[in-house]
Formats: sequence, C-alpha cells, structure tokens
Amino acid sequence: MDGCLHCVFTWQKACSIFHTQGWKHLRRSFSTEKVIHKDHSLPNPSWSKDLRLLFDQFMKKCEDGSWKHLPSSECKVPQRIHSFKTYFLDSKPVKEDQLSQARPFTRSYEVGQGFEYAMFYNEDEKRTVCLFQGGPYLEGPPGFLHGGALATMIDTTLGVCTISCMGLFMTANLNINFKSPIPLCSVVVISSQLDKVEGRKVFVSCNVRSVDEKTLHSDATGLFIKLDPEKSLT
Ligand SMILES: CCCCCCCC(=O)SCCNC(=O)CCNC(=O)[C@H](O)C(C)(C)COP(=O)(O)OP(=O)(O)OC[C@H]1O[C@@H](n2cnc3c(N)ncnc32)[C@H](O)[C@@H]1OP(=O)(O)O
Repeated sequence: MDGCLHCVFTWQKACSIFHTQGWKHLRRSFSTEKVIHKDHSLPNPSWSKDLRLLFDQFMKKCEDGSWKHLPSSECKVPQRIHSFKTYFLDSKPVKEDQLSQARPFTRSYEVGQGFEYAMFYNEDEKRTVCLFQGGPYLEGPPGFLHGGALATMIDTTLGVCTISCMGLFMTANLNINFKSPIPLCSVVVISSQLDKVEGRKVFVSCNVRSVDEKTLHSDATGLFIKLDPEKSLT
C-alpha cells in the first residue's frame, strides 16, 4: 500500500519540482530522502459546509485503513524515485527561466478561487474519490462550472486512480459526457475506478455526482499509458 501511495506522491512531487525549478532540480531531488510540502487538500475557510461534511465522512472511513487521504503536495520521496529520471534524460523541455513562474495547474489559483479538492484512495477496490468545489474563477456558462475545469479534475482523479497501481504515466485519451451543468461553487463527488490493465495501457472510468447523489453531472472514461523508459517523451 505504501508503495502505491508513494507513486502518487512521486508524480505530484516530480510535477511540482519540474514546474517550479526545472529538470536539473528534478534530477537532483531524486537523491533527497525525504521532502515535505504543504498539503493543500486540507479544509480551509473557502470550503463550503458540504465539502467539509464530505471530507469529515471520508476521513472517518480512513480510520479502519480501508481508505487513505491523499495529500496534494506533501509527499515523501521514496528510493524508487531514482528511476523516474530515466524517462526524461533525453527530453528537451522549455527553458528553465520560462518555468520559474509555472506551477501545477490545479493548485494555481488563490485559495477558494479555483480548484478546491481532496482525494481519497481505496487500495482494495482500486477506487479514487475526489471531493471537488469549483471556485468563481472556473466559470464557463454564467453561474456554472467550465467544462474544461471539470475535465481537468476528471483527468487528475483518473490519473491518481491510475498511478496508484502503475507508476509513471501520461493521459492518452479522455472521453467525457457532460450530462448536467454544475453550479459554480457547488461541491461534486468524482468517483473513479480502475477497470482494466492491458500491458502498458490502463483503462479507468468515473462519474461525477452532486453531493446528494441525485444528479449525474458527468461520466467519463480514460486511457493512461505507462511510460516506456526506452522512449523519450519529446
Ligand atoms: C497525480 C496527478 C495526475 C495528473 C493527471 C494529468 C495527466 C496529464 O495531463 S498528461 C498530459 C496530457 N497527455 C499528453 O500530453 C500525452 C501525449 N502523448 C504521449 O506522450 C504519448 O502518445 C503516450 C506517452 C501517451 C504514449 O506514447 P507511447 O509510450 O509511445 O505509446 P504507444 O507505443 O504509441 O502506444 C502504446 C499502446 O497504447 C495505445 N494508444 C496510445 N495512444 C492511444 C490513444 N490516444 N487512444 C487509444 N490507444 C492509444 C497504442 O495503440 C498502443 O496499443 P498496443 O500496445 O495495444 O499496440
């Protein structure tokens, strides 16, 4: 179990270092035994009552060990992270100075304005649940969440579901049905599961429901491909 969670943390940590400090630092960081970051997936004053209640419910489910709360940025770097650099040694990313202002997309807004979420993972059931509150800067149609913002959270949730079992990956395909618009600043529950693994291909799916579960806002499937160390990404 720890190994699976470490994979999630590894990806998040790697993205964070890459976006903020560039490849050199990413590589250097692999020699670090333990790095602690602030966890952005804990309650803050912008969270609605619904989000807090759901968060508390899932934290209770964590007490018997069946579910795990996944920190958003706080992470331990496992020894196996050394292998991560293999995938990127030959890549030629954009200049490091261009990346100095970059940050992970879902954590790029001020508290409460963009993506507020917490994720929970069930190892036995291979399921990931994301509790998501889309803030006012994520507006699409007046008063409603932008479809791209929902797609981002679906991709992230499916990605976490995937990485928990397979390590480093990229999204190859996302197929989303938007069934009912999501009021801005409301809370939805994104429930994802791993459906099938075929070699380097992992098939996952999810649905997005209102807090009372009465409204199906969206459903989606995703295909994630495990990175091949023999291939460069660029
Ligand atoms: C924890 C945080 C979660 C964050 C989640 C966010 C994740 C992201 O946003 S990733 C960014 C968006 N995605 C990308 O930019 C990916 C761009 N694409 C790529 O880099 C490559 O196409 C990549 C890595 C996905 C696959 O490349 P590669 O490793 O060469 O795989 P390749 O050999 O072409 O294909 C492997 C298998 O997958 C299949 N496949 C690949 N792409 C697709 C696709 N789009 N649809 C269906 N099948 C596909 C191939 O047919 C092949 O199948 P088989 O083994 O049966 O012959």
